[in-house]
Amino acid sequence: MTYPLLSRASKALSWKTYLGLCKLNVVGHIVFTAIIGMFLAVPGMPPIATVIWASIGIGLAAASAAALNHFLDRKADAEMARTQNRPLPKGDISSREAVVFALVLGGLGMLVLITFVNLLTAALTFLSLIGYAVVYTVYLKHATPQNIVIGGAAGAAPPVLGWCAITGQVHPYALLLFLLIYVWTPPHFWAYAIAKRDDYAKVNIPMLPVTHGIEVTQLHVLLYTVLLLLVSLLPYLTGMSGEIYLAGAIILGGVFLYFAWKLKQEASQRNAMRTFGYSLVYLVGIFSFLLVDHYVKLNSLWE
Ligand code: HEM
Ligand SMILES: CC(C)=CCC/C(C)=C/CC/C(C)=C/COP(=O)(O)OP(=O)(O)O
Repeated sequence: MTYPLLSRASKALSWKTYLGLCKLNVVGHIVFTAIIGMFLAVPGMPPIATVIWASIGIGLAAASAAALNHFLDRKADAEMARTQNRPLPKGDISSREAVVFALVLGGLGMLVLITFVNLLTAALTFLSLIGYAVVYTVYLKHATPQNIVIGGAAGAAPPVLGWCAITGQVHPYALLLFLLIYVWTPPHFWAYAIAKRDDYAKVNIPMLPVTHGIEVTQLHVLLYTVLLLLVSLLPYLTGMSGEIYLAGAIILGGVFLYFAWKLKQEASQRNAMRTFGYSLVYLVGIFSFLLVDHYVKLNSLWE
């Protein structure tokens, strides 16, 4: 009598397990920054079908990279409190199933980009996938405390991918968006790594707080946040964005600086996780300001 109920429960669980491999929150943010890149690439509205196909293709590729990262890191993940409840360490899914799933997602993503977007976007997305899933996860993460600085290039690529999806080209303005995420990544991650230092030390992953200590990392978070505030002025200084963006960049950057400064004063778990949490608010905020500014500027051109 209970069989149908049981089988339904296990089916729901298996979908959740597959989704658990995809780092949905991260992929959501990645697709968001890619979409803003698409909207900034042209005056007026970009072709909506391309926006949809490119978002699907980039999202599938990023989810594939995330699933491969889960597979490749499964042993270290089983040892760390922060990751031991992931699907592979918990035994909810086999390594083989996870790899097949990742390859299917990656293959579908590439197919969508090649068929409905353009070859350059597909090639750059593939490079980002390999950059994160292989170069960062297999090599950099275990080799150097600069792992996330070098590997950050993969995470910073999405707005360039979005821009390229619409225009077929990599415009210098798209590279400014790349630079923004690239410089944002160290304070985003090192704040988190301060809070999770002991976990990383336990599995010998050479994150900055493990290799150089908390104080050096606090200073790095602060210095990169200052650099981020300076880099965030470039869209205004180069004429890409206007005053609305500038105001947003200064306010959002000022608040980031406040969090980084508090973290520099005291490296408590609370300060570290608040700085990490704010980094996500900052990212969404600054890209939203870029978009709003773009359309306000366009509208004022028609007046
Ligand atoms: C190499 C570059 C990056 C590194 C090393 C990194 C590292 C991390 C780590 C370790 C976490 C915590 C994961 C967890 O709690 O399970 C995290 C969370 C997060 N990261 Fe990053 N990140 C990078 C780039 C990015 C980029 C480019 C984005 C977005 C465009 C992003 C968005 C997020 C989000 C949304 C979360 C919260 C995840 C959640 O709570 O589920 N990250 N990141
Ligand atoms: C467009 C495209 C294909 C982009 C791929 C880029 C991508 C998925 C970046 C994700 C960045 C990220 C969550 C890094 C953390 O990895 P980690 O291994 O240090 O974190 P973990 O230990 O929590 O798994």
